[in-house]
Amino acid sequence: NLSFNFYASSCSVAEFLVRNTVRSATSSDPTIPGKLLRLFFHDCFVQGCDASVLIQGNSTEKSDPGNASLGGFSVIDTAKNAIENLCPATVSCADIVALAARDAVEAAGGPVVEIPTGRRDGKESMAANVRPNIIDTDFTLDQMIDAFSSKGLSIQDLVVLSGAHTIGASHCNAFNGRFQRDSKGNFEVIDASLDNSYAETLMNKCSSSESSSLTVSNDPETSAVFDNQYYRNLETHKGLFQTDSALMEDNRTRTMVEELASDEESFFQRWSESFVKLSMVGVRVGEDGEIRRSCSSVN
Ligand code: HEM
Ligand SMILES: [Ca+2]
Ligand SMILES: [Ca+2]
Repeated sequence: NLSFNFYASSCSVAEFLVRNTVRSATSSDPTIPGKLLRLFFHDCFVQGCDASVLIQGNSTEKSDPGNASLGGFSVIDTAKNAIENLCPATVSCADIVALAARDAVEAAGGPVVEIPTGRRDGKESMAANVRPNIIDTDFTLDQMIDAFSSKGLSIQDLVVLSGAHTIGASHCNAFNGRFQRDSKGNFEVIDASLDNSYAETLMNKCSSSESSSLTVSNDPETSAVFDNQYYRNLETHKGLFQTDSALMEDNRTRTMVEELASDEESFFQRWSESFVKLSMVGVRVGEDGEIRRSCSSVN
């Protein structure tokens, strides 16, 4: 089973090495925390938190278009190399991904969360598993609730973990269906749950020529800080994705959004609980799986 400080005797420096790697990577590239946090989410939702997302090759999860905008892989490799040097074949890539996401939140000013370790690495990774498990930005609230519930996660976990969008950035194609230019070239909002002037700002950014590589901050106010601003943005109709705004449009989730928007302590407390739950989705333990030598390929 998973336990706190699983590597206490086998590799007591493991957590320290991950934290150090995440900190130094973040200080030279502030986009790293968002990447590491999303990488972890995409790992856990596809075949559990087993580092299946890291495997390279034809038709692995990483090669699926649904994972094309993931990043942070080199940070995981750096941490793994540092750990392999001191404790060969001991610490799983699945734990490194989870610890790195945990440390990414801390590096961005969020809460310090203790997570259990002892995850084992999966031995397979299939592109075909990505689409059916990853939530698309056109999902309804019911579809999101179902997707979370299939991983043992509650409506509250959905609202709280969506707070991850308080950091990081996204490409225009994830939200530019929410507005358009009409035939006269005038700006027009399609999704009424989106604030007009925010939508217009987004459209102007996304209509530049390099818009397919361009990214926009998920949180227009404090994009580098892990705070509860995400929920305040939802209240002012500045959720970037339709799936963010949807949390404000339904009674089942609006009350939670309002509570989290008004109380950052409460967000941090709930984040810690939901993050630990996410980190345990579908984990392999004991003799299951393996301890990968290199995170990008099975042994
Ligand atoms: C609930 C449904 C969710 C949907 C529909 C969703 C969708 C997306 C999309 C489309 C992007 C932009 C990717 C890009 O264009 O590069 C994104 C970014 C991001 N998501 Fe989510 N997400 C969801 C939940 C989560 C959860 C639960 C987490 C983590 C716990 C998370 C963490 C992130 C982070 C940190 C980013 C920024 C990535 C970066 O800066 O590179 N998301 N999400
Ligand atoms: Ca996985
Ligand atoms: Ca923020």
